[in-house]
Amino acid sequence: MPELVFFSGTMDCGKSTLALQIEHNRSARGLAGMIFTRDDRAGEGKLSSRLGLVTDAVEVEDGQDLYAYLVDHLSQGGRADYVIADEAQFLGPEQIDQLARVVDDLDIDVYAFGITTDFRSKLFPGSQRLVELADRVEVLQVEALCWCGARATHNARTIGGEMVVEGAQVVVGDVDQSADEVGYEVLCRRHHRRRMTAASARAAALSPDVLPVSPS
Ligand SMILES: Nc1ncnc2c1ncn2[C@@H]1O[C@H](COP(=O)(O)OP(=O)(O)O)[C@@H](O)[C@H]1O
Ligand SMILES: Cc1cn([C@H]2C[C@H](O)[C@@H](COP(=O)(O)O)O2)c(=O)[nH]c1=O
Repeated sequence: MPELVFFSGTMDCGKSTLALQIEHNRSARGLAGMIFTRDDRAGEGKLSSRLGLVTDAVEVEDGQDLYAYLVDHLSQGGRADYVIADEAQFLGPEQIDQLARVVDDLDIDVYAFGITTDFRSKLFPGSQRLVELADRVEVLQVEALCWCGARATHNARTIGGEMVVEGAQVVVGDVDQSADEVGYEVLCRRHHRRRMTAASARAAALSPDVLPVSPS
């Protein structure tokens, strides 16, 4: 039975790498995939991983009907044995419904990849719809780690290393940005709740308040 699978996790946990591996293994066996993405850091119409791999993809637009796009593609003689949708958190809820229809009405597997929650730990609308509709939600096995060593479960947005909680839900960016730039850092829940990033933890450790007092 074809499935709608949502591979979810924090930023930087290997989602795009897995998407590219699924694509590689299927295309190596002569299958043809339809690859959708939206706002990948590598630019328009690209699906990229931090391991350096990249492939061309269809850049999804606001309000684009993904089911109609597939039907159109197939009726013009194109092939689509499976569908990959990366950065699926940026898709609209109605586009997730269209992907579910691709599975049910066209009998095509759909593999969606995305982060579940934003920098305020609120669900992205597209991810919420995926959780509601997916046949399976898969958490990636290689865990991203918080600076404290615990499994990272949350995404923090940072400016100059400090966590911020105000701003637009969508700001394309990366982890390990240099100071002053808007960036992201993955944290465990405890440190996300305390707004404690690697930089603020380092600063706290160096603060005179916590330096050992010399005996003299
Ligand atoms: N230099 C490296 N050597 C080995 N693995 C790396 C390296 N750089 C990144 N990675 C791996 O790639 C993962 C990020 O992959 P990516 O597919 O870009 O993540 P996502 O799409 O989830 O944001 C990291 O968690 C890490 O496991
Ligand atoms: C938490 C959060 C992230 N984003 C953006 C930042 C990146 O461009 C993508 C996630 O990409 P990845 O391949 O999973 O690293 O999402 C955002 O716009 N808003 C947020 O709150």
